Amino acid sequence: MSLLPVAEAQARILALGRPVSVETVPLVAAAGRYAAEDVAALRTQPAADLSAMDGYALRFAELPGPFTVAGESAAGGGLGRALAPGEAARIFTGAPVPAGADVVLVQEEAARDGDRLTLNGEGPPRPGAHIRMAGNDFATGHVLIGAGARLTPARIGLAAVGGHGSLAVRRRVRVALISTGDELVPPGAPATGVLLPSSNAPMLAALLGALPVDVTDHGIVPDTLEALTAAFIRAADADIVVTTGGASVGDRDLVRPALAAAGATIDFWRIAMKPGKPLLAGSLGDTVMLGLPGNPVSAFVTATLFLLPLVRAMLGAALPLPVTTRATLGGPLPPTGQRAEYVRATTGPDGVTPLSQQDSAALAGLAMADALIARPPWAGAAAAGDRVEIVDIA
Ligand SMILES: Nc1nc2c(c(=O)[nH]1)N[C@H]1C(S)=C(S)[C@@H](COP(=O)(O)OP(=O)(O)OC[C@H]3O[C@@H](n4cnc5c(N)ncnc54)[C@H](O)[C@@H]3O)O[C@H]1N2
Ligand code: MOO
Repeated sequence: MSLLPVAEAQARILALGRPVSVETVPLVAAAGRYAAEDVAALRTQPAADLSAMDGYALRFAELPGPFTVAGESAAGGGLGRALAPGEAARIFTGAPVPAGADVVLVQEEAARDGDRLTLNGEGPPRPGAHIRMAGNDFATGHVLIGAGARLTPARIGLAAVGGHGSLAVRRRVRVALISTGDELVPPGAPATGVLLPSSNAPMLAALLGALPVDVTDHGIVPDTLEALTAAFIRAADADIVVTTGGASVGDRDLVRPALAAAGATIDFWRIAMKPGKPLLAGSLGDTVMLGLPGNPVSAFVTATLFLLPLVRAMLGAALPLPVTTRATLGGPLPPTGQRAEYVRATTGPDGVTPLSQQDSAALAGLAMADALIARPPWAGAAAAGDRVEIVDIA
């Protein structure tokens, strides 16, 4: 059986989705989204040469003084005139440095007696000390944030100081979740005998909650072709419909036939990955249909590697794929076979250590992990000290 490689499956899933429409929203609402266009500075920062300290603005060459204190420059104001020779201006952090001054003497190193000011300490080391020059952060027209960059808290602050009160972003992506399986009961409901609380939908909703996504949980759908087909048609007003379970080869694994019955096109089914082999992707009109495996760890890992990148791409992210880093392996790993393996692991100061529990149904193991070790197909055995690639899942 030929299985699609992970990278190819990622590329095909990203190709199924289109970026959603652009809207302009206030800065705070833009946090966590992706810039839909380059954000250029509407002003220069600082707009003028500003003091970085509380003290006195004066001429470096005239130190150690004495100086006559000519007036005061406060943030948002200014001295109102240039300094004459022999003069100093009282100045505060963030206030404009008056013309004629080229340095700020911090007040801890100044002695003042009425209007008379003298040096009382080492003084500033060079002209320009304790002055933030106009434009040292950015100048009007500079691209502050590139299109497709995540609007992190620092970038929201940057956009504000750059003169923006709102930003163009893509709208929130709508994701519908469908859980399949007659053994499932809703979380918190009595689960007697062989019934099982459904954990996938709350877990995926929590995972998606880190992105600007509106999640609709369509609940648990019985394992019948009719019920599943109807659920797909009902959910297809979302941008992405995600199912868990019913993706494999059993007689009750009806996601594929129900997708076909709902009129969806299947793009691929089954990938060279462990856990997560039965992943299924397709589309119904403009809606991307993603069938994740039912095993909770498989659902989590495939959501991390395929669903989140798809959401990020539809949100306009320039780099939608998960970030991988390299780390030192803390314990041995067996060789891999035809599937890439994503090994649950914990990270620490000495590297990354695989957990002994690697069952794709075992959530207690997954919940201890803060990283997945990504191993390619047909990799040899690995030993402690080897360098490996990891995906952060903390
Ligand atoms: N003969 C074969 N059997 C299986 C194969 C195969 O290739 N040949 N693949 C295995 C692999 S790998 C996986 S992964 C699973 C995935 O199968 P399905 O996607 O069809 O999932 P289900 O059979 O419906 O469920 C699997 C497992 O997960 C539990 N589950 C399902 N939904 C939830 C939920 N919402 N919350 C918590 N747990 C859930 C379900 O009870 C099952 O225990 O197939 C293998 N079989
Ligand atoms: O792909 Mo399945 O997740 O290996 O158990």
